[in-house]
Amino acid sequence: MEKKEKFFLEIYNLGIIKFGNFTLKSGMNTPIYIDFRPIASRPNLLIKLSDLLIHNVPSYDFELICGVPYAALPIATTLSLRSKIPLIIKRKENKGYGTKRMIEGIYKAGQNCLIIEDVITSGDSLLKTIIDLEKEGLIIKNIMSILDREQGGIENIKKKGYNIRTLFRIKEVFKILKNKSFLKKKEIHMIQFFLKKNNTKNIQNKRISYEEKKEKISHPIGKKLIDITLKKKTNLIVSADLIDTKNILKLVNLIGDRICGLKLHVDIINDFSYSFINYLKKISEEKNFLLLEDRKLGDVSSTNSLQLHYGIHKISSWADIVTVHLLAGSMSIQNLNIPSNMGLITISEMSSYGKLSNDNYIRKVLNISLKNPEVIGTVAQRKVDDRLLLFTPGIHFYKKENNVGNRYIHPIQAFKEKGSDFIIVGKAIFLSENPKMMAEEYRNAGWKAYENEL
Ligand SMILES: O=P(O)(O)OC[C@H]1O[C@H](OP(=O)(O)OP(=O)(O)O)[C@H](O)[C@@H]1O
Ligand SMILES: O=C(O)c1cc(=O)[nH]c(=O)[nH]1
Repeated sequence: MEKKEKFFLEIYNLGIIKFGNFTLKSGMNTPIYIDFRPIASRPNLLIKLSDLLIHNVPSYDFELICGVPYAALPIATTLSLRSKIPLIIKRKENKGYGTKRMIEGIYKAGQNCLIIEDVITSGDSLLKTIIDLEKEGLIIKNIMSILDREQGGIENIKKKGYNIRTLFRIKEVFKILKNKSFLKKKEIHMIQFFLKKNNTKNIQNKRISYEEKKEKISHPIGKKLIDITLKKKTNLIVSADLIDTKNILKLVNLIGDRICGLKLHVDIINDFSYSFINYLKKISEEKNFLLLEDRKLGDVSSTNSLQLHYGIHKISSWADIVTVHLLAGSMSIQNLNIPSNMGLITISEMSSYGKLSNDNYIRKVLNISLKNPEVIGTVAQRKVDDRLLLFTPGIHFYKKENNVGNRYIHPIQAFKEKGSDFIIVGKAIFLSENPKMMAEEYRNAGWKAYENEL
């Protein structure tokens, strides 16, 4: 038996293949989860694994070793100890204190670094590590992974020009286990289901169309937003951060035909009144766009409910959509008693510099969003499950950042890199000398960026 095959059967006994219902880092659901983490507690197996990896690296000209955090860290460390090649450590997040470095250890720009990954699904975690190492001037010539789930990740990395090898491929591993009769009938069925579902490579790269998305969205307001988008061929939402009603109405009359949504902060309007909101509602119906109140509720359910229904703004009486933070947990958006034609957008991840949300928080918000039927979508800086609409603020053609922490991306980046469904543009339109023309330009750019990803 080949050494590598023998090794796999050895680690299989540690329970590294798990069958059940799992959500992956990329948000995908899967019946199979590969978990190499228990190997860290078996020094002999760690040594065997690192020796196998080192024998499969295509060239030995690397001067540093780095693991993709966290699962690959003990493996990269063992490899470093065995080969005597120095280890550097990549953090998942900047600590925000101390040296605030993302890469720890001793290295200098120009050095060649070998990256170790445990499992590759989309390749996004690996890419994040590559980007952070390259920011430090390090050169990435070789990447080794233990297992490729054959879901497009390796191809994504190769397409970007990197040299990557994997010890195992998932189909090969299933074959080994089946031949050795290691699998139960139920497990074989789960594997067959997994393979059938994942037989299209690069699912990560393709986005689904608005029509397909509409089928996956259950909330009527989510469906309505998509209908408007398709009818008007616009995914542009304009953020009207203006402090008087006259200027908001003036802007809306100029851009109303070009947008699918208007985002407001009603609490900044000096002369807010019901006649204003009634008039705005009338225009939104005539010109066919939705009203989003960016209230960012963030309290417990009872307070959120009061803020939605009472006070001078009575948001629930006119807004089609309201934004919410989930800092207070999943129950904070239960029992809000909102009308059935009003939807919620959760804030999973802001676009600002120094935002406090980490991967764990973001994933939890996304999970809660998927489970609550009143949530139509979310604000995030990453691809999310197709059952959520993804809203991307911080859009600007030219600006990258300002001096108060806002960060901006181009509509192309929003659709290509973040998998956006709707772009939210503010200052670039309402501060421009010609808001009508700018709205048209952003509308065209957003639509083209969407079509290019299909
Ligand atoms: O190719 P991708 O779609 O990025 O998914 C694969 C990544 O997911 C896991 O990391 P995760 O951060 O979930 O867990 P960890 O902290 O235990 O490594 C795994 O260890 C890979 O690094
Ligand atoms: O994609 C993931 O998050 C993932 C898949 C897998 O099989 N194992 C793992 O650790 N992560």
